[in-house]
Amino acid sequence: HAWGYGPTDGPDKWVSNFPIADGPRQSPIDILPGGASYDSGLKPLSLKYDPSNCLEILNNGHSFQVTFADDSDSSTLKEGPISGVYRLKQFHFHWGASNDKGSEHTVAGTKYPAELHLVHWNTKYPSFGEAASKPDGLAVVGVFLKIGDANASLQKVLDAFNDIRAKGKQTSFADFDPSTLLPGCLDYWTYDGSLTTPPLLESVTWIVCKEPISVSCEQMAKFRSLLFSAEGEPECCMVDNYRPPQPLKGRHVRASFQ
Ligand SMILES: NS(=O)(=O)c1nc2c(F)c(F)c(F)c(F)c2s1
Ligand SMILES: [Zn+2]
Repeated sequence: HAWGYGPTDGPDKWVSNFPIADGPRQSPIDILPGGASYDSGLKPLSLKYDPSNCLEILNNGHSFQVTFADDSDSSTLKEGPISGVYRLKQFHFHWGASNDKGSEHTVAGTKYPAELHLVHWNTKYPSFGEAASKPDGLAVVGVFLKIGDANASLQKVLDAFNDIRAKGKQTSFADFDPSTLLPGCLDYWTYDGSLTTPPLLESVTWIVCKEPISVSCEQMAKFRSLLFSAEGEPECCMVDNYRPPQPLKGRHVRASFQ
């Protein structure tokens, strides 16, 4: 099931191999702040990450991801809208060919140049793979990136790009604390959704931070230097690897803030 983001294999074509693409709880969505209801029962997010769990960085042909050891509860997400303990598995990004697009979620139609996803799985299940098929299996924290000052923490990730330029390349990446990529304020919107790439499984509690983090123009150019293509294939720049917003289909978005 080869899928991508191009005219012949992109988001509009995914439904033919992944019919859930037209399902009732697909992601991303356009978040309308006026349409979200403040829920005083929502707790603050409790994110605790151990940098020593950081293993490697890889170009998977759709994005790049930083993978974490998830064999213990040392890098976890708790509280917020979820119950129980969710372990960090990986983080990755989505971005555009230009600064006017790139995020998957949008806010009242506003697109950000990129979006960070921190992917966690519910430890009531034995593994990520098991959790990914359960309605409460995954929790993904989304953080918008907006053009501004260079982001020193992000730069550490970008400095590893020379080793992972092509699809399938990976390299060791150690001692990185993903909490340094979080905004100062952890106010969030939350709703029930899905993976935003095939297999599009409807197993994600989405937690989208209201406050963006900064990224410089030069850093965005570095994102765009990665390739969708493997070594030896015609070079294809990794850009516009985002799925557009999907129908809300009656879902409610809750806000942790007033
Ligand atoms: N963009 S996303 O919704 O955060 C997201 N999608 C996927 C996905 F499709 C996978 F197959 C997978 F193994 C993941 F870990 C994620 S994480
Ligand atoms: Zn993602």
